[in-house]
Amino acid sequence: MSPDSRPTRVKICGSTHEHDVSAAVDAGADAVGVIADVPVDTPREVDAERARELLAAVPPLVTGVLVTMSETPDDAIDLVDTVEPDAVQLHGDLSPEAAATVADTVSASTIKAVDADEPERCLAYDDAVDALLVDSVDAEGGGGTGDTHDWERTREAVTDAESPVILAGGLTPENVAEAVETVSPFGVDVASGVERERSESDARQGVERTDEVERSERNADGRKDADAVARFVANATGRPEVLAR
Ligand SMILES: O=C(O)c1ccccc1N[C@@H]1O[C@H](COP(=O)(O)O)[C@@H](O)[C@H]1O
Repeated sequence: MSPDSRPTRVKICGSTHEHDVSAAVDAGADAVGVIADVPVDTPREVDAERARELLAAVPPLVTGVLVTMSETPDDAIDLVDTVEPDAVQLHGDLSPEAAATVADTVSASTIKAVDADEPERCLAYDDAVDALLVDSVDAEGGGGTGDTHDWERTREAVTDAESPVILAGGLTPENVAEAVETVSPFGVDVASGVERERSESDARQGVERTDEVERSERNADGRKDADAVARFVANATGRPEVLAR
């Protein structure tokens, strides 16, 4: 629950299997995300046809979100036509004009992700899209980093935004209540923070610590941990935890 008593919406992102969709829906999530057409190496990416299948498994009253880093408005529009999501979340470099072109063309709602290093950029997209998302992104503009950012700065930067603001980046069942208390966002979004952990023995030894190495070590396979999903939703919303079936 946000400090002003508005219920905080929760998106569980990066489903790669129907079990991940069920874990989110059963826990009471408001939205389920699938990731397609991203140039970063992530265990959560699926192809367009699989994204369509997974979102078809999202029941009515829960929002199915396509997350993409399409490089042009036409690419994003074509992908939305194929996947048929309820909402599309645009990461990457699309300008406010390009994002507006997508928003004006597709029937899906449009969310623009903005780098948490420059949360003030949100305001440039405020009139162009339906919602804004502040995320800790890597050098290529990809999310799923598992890194938190300066929540106080984000809160100040989005104060004047008219659009709903979604907070993402390194959220976990353990820190999401504090994040909601600090930023009072419309919603929160998580990917790696509710996934099964990779065992220590699987971690690559003696390899240079690049973004890509750390990204692949953080998650075994991008699959969701149903208990962690349930705790995340409960701690974000203040509702009692729905026990995993
Ligand atoms: O999750 C990914 O791998 C990803 C790749 C490219 C673009 C966006 C991606 N994910 C988005 O980032 C947020 C935050 O991720 P995390 O919780 O820090 O792991 C995630 O919810 C997606 O919306």
